[in-house]
Amino acid sequence: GVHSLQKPVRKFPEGFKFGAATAAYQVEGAWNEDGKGPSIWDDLTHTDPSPISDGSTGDVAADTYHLWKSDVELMKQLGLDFYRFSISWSRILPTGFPDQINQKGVDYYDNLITELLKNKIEPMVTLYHWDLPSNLQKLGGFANPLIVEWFEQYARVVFDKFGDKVKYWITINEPKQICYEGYGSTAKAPRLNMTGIAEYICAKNVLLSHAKVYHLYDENYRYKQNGQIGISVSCTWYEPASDTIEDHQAAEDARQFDWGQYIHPIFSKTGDFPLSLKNNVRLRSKEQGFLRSRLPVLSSEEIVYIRGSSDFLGINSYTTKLTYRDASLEGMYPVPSYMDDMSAVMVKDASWPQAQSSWLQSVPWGFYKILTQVRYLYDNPAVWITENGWSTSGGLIDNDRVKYYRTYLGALLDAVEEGSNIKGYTAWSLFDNFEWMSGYADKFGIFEVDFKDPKRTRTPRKSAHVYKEIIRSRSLDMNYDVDDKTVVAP
Ligand SMILES: O=S(=O)(O)CCCN1CCN(CCO[C@@H]2O[C@H](CO)[C@@H](O)[C@H](O)[C@H]2O)CC1
Repeated sequence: GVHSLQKPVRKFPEGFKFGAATAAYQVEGAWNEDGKGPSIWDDLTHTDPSPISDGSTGDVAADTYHLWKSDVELMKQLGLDFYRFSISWSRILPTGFPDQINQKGVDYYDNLITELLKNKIEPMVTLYHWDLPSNLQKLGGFANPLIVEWFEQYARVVFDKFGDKVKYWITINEPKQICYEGYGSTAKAPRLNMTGIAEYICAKNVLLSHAKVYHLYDENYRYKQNGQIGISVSCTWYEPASDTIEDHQAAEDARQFDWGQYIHPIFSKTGDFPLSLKNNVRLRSKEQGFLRSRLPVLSSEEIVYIRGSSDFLGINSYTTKLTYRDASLEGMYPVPSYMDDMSAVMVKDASWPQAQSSWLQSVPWGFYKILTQVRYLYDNPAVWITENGWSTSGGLIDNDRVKYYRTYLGALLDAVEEGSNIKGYTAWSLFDNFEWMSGYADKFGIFEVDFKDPKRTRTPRKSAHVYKEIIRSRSLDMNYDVDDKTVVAP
């Protein structure tokens, strides 16, 4: 037959939406400006000596607090359908409580939302993206059951102020990162490191906080504001390292511990934590002399309250790990600990392309598997990919990021063509930003940000040009190429 030089052009479904995402602490700056109160990330980055790899802070970051108007212009040029960003709780409620509402903080978000709508870009707002008001952490944060009330009161203020304009809400970003990395280790604020104990207490309170705000919206706001509200869960794919029963079981346990812990209670028919999580933690707790499981029980009322509490599932998915279970596990993890409860070893395959971030490798088939598994396990829920992206050390000709986006979008289309109900896709991130403990070393932006320039100049990378064409054509065209010269000297 004739070998066409043309690679096939793949169309995205009718109505499929494209966006880009950021988060308040990572991009806004103005950490103490115009009445904003401190958050746990302000506290963490102001620790001396700094635990951040490059010693940086989010004090200024990408300075979107001052540059939001021209940023919306950039989004318009890109052709974004929506922009996902988060609201800083302590910018709206400086003490964490609703007795003091910071009007200048409200104005900032109102201006941004209004500007987005003026440019026909839908705001997709995350209520909580890790920056808890310092006061609330002093009171225990997500280890205190009262967080459920505090989160609901904050959400009530936000829905009252912005709900007439915002139609897409995400209650909480990545509950596992909040609980496991923030309460069960030192990888994220507040770095409690009470592994095996605090992350499970946090998990229950995060789920109840999410459900409380879902029901608040569903019962008090939806009828007049007609929005959608969901949660974003971090989903890494865990593949058995070999075909042994042990490795299959290890991979399955890793999936249930990583994302089943949060998706199963909300999206499964039965609700509650996944069985493997409950069994593993209960058995280990008993062995260790605890008089009850370290995983808090969800009562039947709580199970019902959490089950079904989401209009869509937000999936943040970046990478895959090979997973195995063998004798080498002995003594590998602290006891008690979440990792010991899971009792699995996760490794990367040396053949996988490696990003600047140590945990990030490009494995498109793993993305396909997570999307397919979610379709099977949870009866094909409405899904938004609320984060997916690649980190580099910098530079404008980011061919590896272009390849990552194209191959992951190809995997997404494979899942969609087999029936996955995926509504849209969000590139993480619109801008280079404060990448938590890695500071500004790991760059995720399709726009480069010059952090040495007080003006924080934004420059579109090659990936921004490619993403713009994907959005314009609503298709994945591997024949399309960008002339590097047009990127470097725009
Ligand atoms: O430990 S392993 O290697 O065996 C597998 C775990 C990999 N995780 C996946 C989720 N990632 C957090 C993602 O975090 C998300 O993604 C962005 C980039 O990090 C952040 O900037 C966003 O704020 C956050 O929402 C942390 C690492």
